[in-house]
Amino acid sequence: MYSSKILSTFLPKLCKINVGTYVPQRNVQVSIIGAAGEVGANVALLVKQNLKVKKLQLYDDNEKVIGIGYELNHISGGPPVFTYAGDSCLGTAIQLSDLVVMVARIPRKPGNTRYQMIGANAPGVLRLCRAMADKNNHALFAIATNPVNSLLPFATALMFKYGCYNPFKLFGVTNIDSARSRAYAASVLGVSARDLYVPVIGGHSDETTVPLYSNLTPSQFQLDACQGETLTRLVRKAGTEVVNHKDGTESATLAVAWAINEFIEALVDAILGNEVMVHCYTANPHYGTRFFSGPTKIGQDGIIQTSRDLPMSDHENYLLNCSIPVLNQEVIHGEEFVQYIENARRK
Ligand SMILES: NC(=O)c1ccc[n+]([C@@H]2O[C@H](COP(=O)([O-])OP(=O)(O)OC[C@H]3O[C@@H](n4cnc5c(N)ncnc54)[C@H](O)[C@@H]3O)[C@@H](O)[C@H]2O)c1
Ligand SMILES: O=C(O)C[C@H](O)C(=O)O
Repeated sequence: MYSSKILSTFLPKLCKINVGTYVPQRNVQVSIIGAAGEVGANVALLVKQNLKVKKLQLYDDNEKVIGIGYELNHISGGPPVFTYAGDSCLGTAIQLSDLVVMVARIPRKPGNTRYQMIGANAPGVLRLCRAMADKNNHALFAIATNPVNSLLPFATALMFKYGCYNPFKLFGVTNIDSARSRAYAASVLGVSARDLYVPVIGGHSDETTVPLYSNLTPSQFQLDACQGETLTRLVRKAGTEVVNHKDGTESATLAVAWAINEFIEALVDAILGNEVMVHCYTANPHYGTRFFSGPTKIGQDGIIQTSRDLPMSDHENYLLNCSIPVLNQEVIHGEEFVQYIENARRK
């Protein structure tokens, strides 16, 4: 292994390569479950371009995933892609991974809330939790499948039951709310969203997502209270608006894939030994509910610190207070769904 100093001294003379970011690293392996779907395939395309990932494993029940992997391997560079289709391959698709991301199952249709999707989507999460318990209980495990607010508690209860629950390594993927909050603020302020930071807390649904526009940074960018309230309404409704605009064909897939990839990039950096901050929904008792989303500090072994004591305006505090009972109900629904599924299977 060459040090970056040696490489940067010699390599530029030999060929035009920027080696400034060369980091000797362990082999990070990422698995995406549901990779033949609209979200999964787009996430896979982005992760294929992540030079820090050394192996990308794609799983889907649908054999279309084989073709997706075959095509992705035509992209120069990035991790080699391995594909797995069908139930019997699920264990192999995850067993040596450092990070497993669940984006499978059914997107909602116009008129549905995310909450209503639990019956359709919980069985897939259950199958993956069982596989994680059997084959890989050391990986960071992220669930993007909706309803995130209930499926993370559902997965927690299952992993606890299987004797392998690690609260530091289980995440709900909510980074799209952060991406949308930044994008809306940027369009009002006429700046790039990449230059803005807005903490977003609560859960992932029209009633529980609470962007804290009063904390917008850098501080030279300010929104007045009215702008903050308007953008908050837009952020909360954004997923539903995409579902409606796409006329029942699919829910958000592109910006969502971008946001999920931003989350994956952060977790890969964490796996490589860095401390990162990223928005996600995790076990967090600091706001009166067992699970809560917010900016979260993550390191190699998972969560270092969840969000707490974030300053907020009176209106944001009001929205948060309204969201807590809803979130608590969705958490309980997810936890109780374990029993419901088991009873249904026994019949
Ligand atoms: N958290 C978020 O920010 C966010 C954003 C958008 C979508 N989603 C969720 O992602 C999920 C997928 O959405 P989509 O638009 O990609 O749907 P899609 O219908 O395009 O794809 C779903 C894929 O899942 C596969 N699948 C179904 N059950 C499976 C299982 N048990 N194991 C593996 N694969 C399975 C299907 O074969 C299909 O390829 C939905 O639950 C949706 O609500 C989450
Ligand atoms: O809205 C959905 O159903 C998908 C996703 O949760 C989103 O916010 O776009």
